[in-house]
Amino acid sequence: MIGIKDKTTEELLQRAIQSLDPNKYNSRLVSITEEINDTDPMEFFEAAKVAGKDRVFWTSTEDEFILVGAGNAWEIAAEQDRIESTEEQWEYVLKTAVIRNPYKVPGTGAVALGGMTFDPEKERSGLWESFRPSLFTIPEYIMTKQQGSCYLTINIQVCKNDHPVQLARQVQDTAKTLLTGGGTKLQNFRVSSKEEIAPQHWKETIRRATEKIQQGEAEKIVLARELRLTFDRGADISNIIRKLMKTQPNSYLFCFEKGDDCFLGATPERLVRLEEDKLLSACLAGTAPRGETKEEDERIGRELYHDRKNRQEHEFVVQMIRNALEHRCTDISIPEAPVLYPLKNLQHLYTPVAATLKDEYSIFDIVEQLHPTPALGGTPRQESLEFIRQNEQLDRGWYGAPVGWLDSNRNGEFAVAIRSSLIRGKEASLFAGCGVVADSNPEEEYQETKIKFLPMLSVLGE
Ligand SMILES: C=C(O[C@@H]1C=C(C(=O)O)C=C[C@H]1O)C(=O)O
Ligand SMILES: [Mg+2]
Repeated sequence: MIGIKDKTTEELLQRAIQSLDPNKYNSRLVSITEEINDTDPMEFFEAAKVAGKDRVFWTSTEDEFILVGAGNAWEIAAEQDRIESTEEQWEYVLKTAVIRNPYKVPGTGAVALGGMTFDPEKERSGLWESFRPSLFTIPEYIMTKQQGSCYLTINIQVCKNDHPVQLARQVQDTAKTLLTGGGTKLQNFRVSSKEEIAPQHWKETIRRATEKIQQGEAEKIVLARELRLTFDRGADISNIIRKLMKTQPNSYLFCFEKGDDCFLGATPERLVRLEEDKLLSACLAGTAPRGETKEEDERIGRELYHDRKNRQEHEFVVQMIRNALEHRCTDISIPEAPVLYPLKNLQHLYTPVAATLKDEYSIFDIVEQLHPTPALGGTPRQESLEFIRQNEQLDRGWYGAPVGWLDSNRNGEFAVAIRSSLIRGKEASLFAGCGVVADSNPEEEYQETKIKFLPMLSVLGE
C-alpha cells in the first residue's frame, strides 16, 4: 500500500469544500491519515528536499517516535502574546478542520510543529529573521513512525473555489514521490573557519552576574554565548541529522527548516510531554564532563552528584517546576534527589517529574508557565531575564526556548532548544549557556560551555 486511497481523499476534499461557508471562514484544514508500509524517515526527509519542501524533523528520547514533516499546509505565526495567540489560532484550525484519523497514535493526524523565541522582549537581530516570535507549521505531509508502525498524514488547506479532483491527484502524486524517494547523495562539507564570539567579554559578564547574586539581587542567572562556523559549502541538513541520530541517542533531535535557514539540535531537556492528561517534565541542570575510563567517569559523576554548586543550580529548577505545576496538576511526583544523566560528551543532574494535568489546562498553559525555567533563565525569573536582556551579547532567538509538536488529541511534547545551531547556508551559529550561581567561577563556566558546544560541533565537521 502506498499513500492514501485516491477516492477517500477526493471525497473528503469535495465534502470539505462544498460545506465551506465563505461568510464564516475563507479556508479550512483537511487532514487524512493512513497507516503505510515501513518507510525510512530519513529517505522521506531527503525526498522532501528534492520536492522543494521545507522540512521539520523530531525524534523523542525514549521509544521509537519520529515525526518528519514536508511543506506547509497551514502556518500559525504570532508576535504579541505569542503563546496565547498560537493556542487561539490552533484551536480555530481544529474547530473548522475536517480530520479523518482512525488511529489513536500520538503524532498522527493534524499535527503542528514549531517553536518560539526565548525572550519576546529582547531586541531581534537579523540572524533570526526566518524565525518569528512564535511559528508553527502544519506540514502538508507528515510521516509518523512509532514503535515500528508508520503513518502518513496529508494536510491540505482548502478554499471555496478549489477543485477536489485536481487537488487530490496533486497531493497523491507528491505523496508517492516522497514515499518512494531516496537515492539522494549526502553532501560532505568542512569547517573553513571558527570564531568564538567575545569570550573575554562573556567571562566578564559571568563575573558581574556572580556579583549581582552575591549582593542578593538574584540567585541564579543563565548566560549563553555563541560560536560561529563557516563551511566550504552549504551544510547538508540530512547529513547532520543522520550523524546526530548515531551520536546522541539520549537526546531529542529537532530541525525546523525555512528556505536556506535551519534551526536544529540534539537536546536532552524535556520541558513538557503530554499524553492526554498524563504529564511529564524534567529538571536538568548541573553539568560535568564524561571520563575517559569507566573509573574516571564514575568518579566525575560522584563528584557532580555531591557538588554543592551544581546541586544548587539544580535545586532552583526543581522548586520552580514544582510550584508551576501545583495549581494546574494533581498527583505530582518528584523524587527527593536527582540522578545522573549521561550523554556522549557530558553528564547532568536530572530529576524526572510526573503529574496529571487538570482538564481545564492545555499543553500551551504549561509551556507558558514553565518557560523559561531556571535551567535557561534564572531565579527570580524577572530579575534574571532583565540581566540577560541587558548583558548578554547574543540574540538567543529560538535557542533555549520551547520547540516541539502537538496533535488534535491532547498529545504533544516540547523540549528546550539547547545543544543547538542555526544554520544559514554556509554559516552556522552554535549556542551554549550555563547556570551562574553565587560561587560560579568564570573560567570554569567557560569550560562548561565549551563541552556543551561539542554535541553540535562534532557533527558539523570538527
Ligand atoms: C544552557 C544550557 O544548558 C543548561 C545548563 C546547565 C548547567 O549550567 O549545568 C545544564 C543543563 C541545561 O539546563 C546549554 O546547554 O546551552
Ligand atoms: Mg552548570
